[in-house]
Amino acid sequence: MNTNGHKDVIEVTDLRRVYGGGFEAVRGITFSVDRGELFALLGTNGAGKTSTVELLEGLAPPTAGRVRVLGHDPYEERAAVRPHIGVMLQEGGFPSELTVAETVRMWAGCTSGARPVEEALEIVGLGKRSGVRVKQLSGGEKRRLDLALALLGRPEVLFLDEPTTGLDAEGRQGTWELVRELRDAGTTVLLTTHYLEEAEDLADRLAILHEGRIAATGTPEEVTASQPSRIVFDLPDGYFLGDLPPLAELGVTDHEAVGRTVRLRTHELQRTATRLLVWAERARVELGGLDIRSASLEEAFLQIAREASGATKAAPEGPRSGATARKGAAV
Ligand SMILES: Nc1ncnc2c1ncn2[C@@H]1O[C@H](COP(=O)(O)OP(=O)(O)OP(=O)(O)O)[C@@H](O)[C@H]1O
Repeated sequence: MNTNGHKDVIEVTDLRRVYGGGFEAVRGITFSVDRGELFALLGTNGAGKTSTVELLEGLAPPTAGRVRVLGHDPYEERAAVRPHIGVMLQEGGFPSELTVAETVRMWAGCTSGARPVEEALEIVGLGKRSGVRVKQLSGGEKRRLDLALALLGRPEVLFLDEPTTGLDAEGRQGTWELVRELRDAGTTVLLTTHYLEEAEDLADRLAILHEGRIAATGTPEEVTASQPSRIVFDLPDGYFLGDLPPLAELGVTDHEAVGRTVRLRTHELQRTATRLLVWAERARVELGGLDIRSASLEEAFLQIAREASGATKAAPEGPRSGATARKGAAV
């Protein structure tokens, strides 16, 4: 199969998934992932991430809409797609009596062009654990074994479903580094995660799912830019809020004062910060506890989820223009 001609390695159009009982877990989502791109699917519990990823992996057919991976339908043309993808599921489930090396060897037997067992284990930092039985591994080590199996066939496309859940901080950093290296070497990666700093750090683009729909999408910077930055400081002794320049003139959209601490929100961080600091300089006062920062992806995520919940309650089946149009990026 010639897989090199496709810029969009993953294409998802108006995808829907309805489970047996009639519950619609995925409600018409559209996105694409370019070759060599790392795309993160984020969302609250039950948002539909795993339901979506399973369709991309060809584990089930969509109820409606279209999925293409490397130009093929992953369910109907499984044989064409499977050799080129690596899958790390949320729950691996290995025979617990086998050793780590035996598990990888068994898997390698079913994988065309598999890496040598030792290489696969070294990559994920399990080189020294090859003789240990799977049941004796820690939760984090089992996740790394999962990752070794996903990487065994040198996949062009890698699906990682919550790859760092259960890992300690060091293990998480190690996995991030490895995923970054794979991406830099040209592997296309689709990642689901609950760790927002993971998405902020790794993702070229991301989508936030909420109740089966895309509530926001774009680069991490685009998604966070939709949220106001904030400036916090203590009013100097003898000064009141009214002594500051008019807040509208500073570009402030929202403010609160608790005791002497003032919190300003702004979509024009540079303008607001500059005017505030020029004012302080001229007044020859110091702004104690000064903290100036852009919104984090976590703040953006929480706000978008809140807005999306509000929109769902207001119009359960209606269009979600308020939540998506603001983000500006194509879905
Ligand atoms: N086999 C199934 N039958 C019926 N409903 C299901 C089935 N699998 C999942 N669901 C429901 O579909 C919705 C989406 O589930 P899904 O596992 O895709 O969410 P998720 O975003 O991956 O959640 P999490 O972050 O908790 O893993 C949930 O409400 C879930 O209860």
